[in-house]
Amino acid sequence: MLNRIVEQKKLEIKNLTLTNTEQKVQKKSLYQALTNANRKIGLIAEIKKASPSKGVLREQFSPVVIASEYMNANVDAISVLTDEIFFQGSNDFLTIVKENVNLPVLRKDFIIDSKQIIQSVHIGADAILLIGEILEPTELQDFYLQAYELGLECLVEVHSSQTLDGICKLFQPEIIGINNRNLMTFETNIQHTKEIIKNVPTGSIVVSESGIQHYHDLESVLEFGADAVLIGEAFMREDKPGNGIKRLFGEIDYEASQK
Ligand SMILES: O=C(O)c1ccccc1NCC(=O)[C@H](O)[C@H](O)COP(=O)(O)O
Repeated sequence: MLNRIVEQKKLEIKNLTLTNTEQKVQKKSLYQALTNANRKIGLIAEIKKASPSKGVLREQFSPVVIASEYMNANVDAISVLTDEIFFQGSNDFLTIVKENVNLPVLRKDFIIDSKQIIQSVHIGADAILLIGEILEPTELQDFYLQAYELGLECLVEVHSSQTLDGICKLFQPEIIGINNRNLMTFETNIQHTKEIIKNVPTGSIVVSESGIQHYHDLESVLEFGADAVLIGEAFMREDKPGNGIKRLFGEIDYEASQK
């Protein structure tokens, strides 16, 4: 699947023409938000309509409504899927979310070309995802430096410890995401964070990504040493994603959240 996504991105990039229209947005730092998290663990809440592993997650889909629920539930940052083909996302979703919230917004896509980084600035992103499993370490470092020069922060995501080691031999990313989901097989396991975090150099913020559904998952990744979590599906499946957050963190009980 990951290979299919990357092949599709290559086609999209061939047709990508950059406009000069840059969104006038107030930049918000993902790093700052996660180091000063509102809860005992930082929370990046994701807006994704569908995923390759699960299909459509949410029929009633308004990015602005979801974003305002997230904001009212005190998330630290919002991640927006912008990939159209596999996640039914859109760059416009990111732009409109950024216009309506006062939080850092992460562009979740499959960045394999520097044009996509410039485009991320144009659409109003504060940060981008760089996936270690689809980039050579030197290429990832180049993209990382380009992004910071353009005023974007990066969440550098890895799944395997080999990928992490390859990157950390070159440089130390400020924010490292450990994806609990293997993007080739879709197998997801929270324990993966425990395995990989041992190899993360001190000083980076660690975000545990994917498969977090319950309070005990939060407790586990916190115990493993993660600073933040990135959660999508669990909130997307809720009638009111904001209540989903409060329930996940044990801030309201199930019955109250149904009212
Ligand atoms: O979500 C997928 O099925 C997926 C498939 C292939 C590549 C990436 C994929 N997801 C991107 C993500 O990293 C997740 O959306 C994110 O970590 C949130 O995960 P979850 O809470 O399990 O929705």
